[in-house]
Amino acid sequence: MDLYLASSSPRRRELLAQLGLRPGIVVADTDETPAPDETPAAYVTRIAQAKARAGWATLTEPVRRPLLAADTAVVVDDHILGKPVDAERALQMLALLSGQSHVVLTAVSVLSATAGSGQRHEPGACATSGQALRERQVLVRTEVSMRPITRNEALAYWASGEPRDKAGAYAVQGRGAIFVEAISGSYSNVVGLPLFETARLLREHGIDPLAG
Ligand SMILES: Cc1cn([C@H]2C[C@H](O)[C@@H](COP(=O)(O)OP(=O)(O)OP(=O)(O)O)O2)c(=O)[nH]c1=O
Repeated sequence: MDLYLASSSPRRRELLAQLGLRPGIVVADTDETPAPDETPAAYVTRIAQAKARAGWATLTEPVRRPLLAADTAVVVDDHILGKPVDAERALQMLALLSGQSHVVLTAVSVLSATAGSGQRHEPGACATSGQALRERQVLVRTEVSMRPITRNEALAYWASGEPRDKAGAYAVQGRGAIFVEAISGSYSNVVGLPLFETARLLREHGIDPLAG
């Protein structure tokens, strides 16, 4: 195991595997309710950090590996589209994205014990001590342009099951690709983990995918 991944997303695990990294999965609950007047960038950054801290708090053994968490949101006109709770919401989201450009934001947060501390940390210690832990974040923005999507296409797409657990009700790595005309920026960022920026962040925490 190279690092901890505080995520239930199979995509994030697969994207780390693409770099040759083997994550140990950590499960922790995080409240993902947006705060009033919070910008999308502030929101994903706060949630990625909260996921990382919640994951770290579950570790009971001496922690010798960094922990990574991330949050992805689809943003249209400054509104955050999360995962659709039902068909109606998915159809609304796809109608909003249809024939338009939107932005996908992913924030990545990485925590590791600093040299000399490295042992056991009380839950929440990272939020307060600032001494025992190194905490780094990155926020990545990708622009995605979609062709017009008809209501019948959106219905058929919902029926495929793919939109259910995806921010913005589509998956660029799946059938959703038939709607995606162009991408400007990181592709892996849209799937849930920007690999270029993540590799750089992990290097700061002593993990080098090229080190074998
Ligand atoms: C836009 C888009 C999103 N997604 C996914 C990535 C994320 O898994 C999901 C956004 O939800 P997130 O809340 O970022 O992640 P998650 O709940 O799936 O996993 P966890 O919080 O446990 O890490 O949408 C795609 O897979 N493809 C896409 O094209």
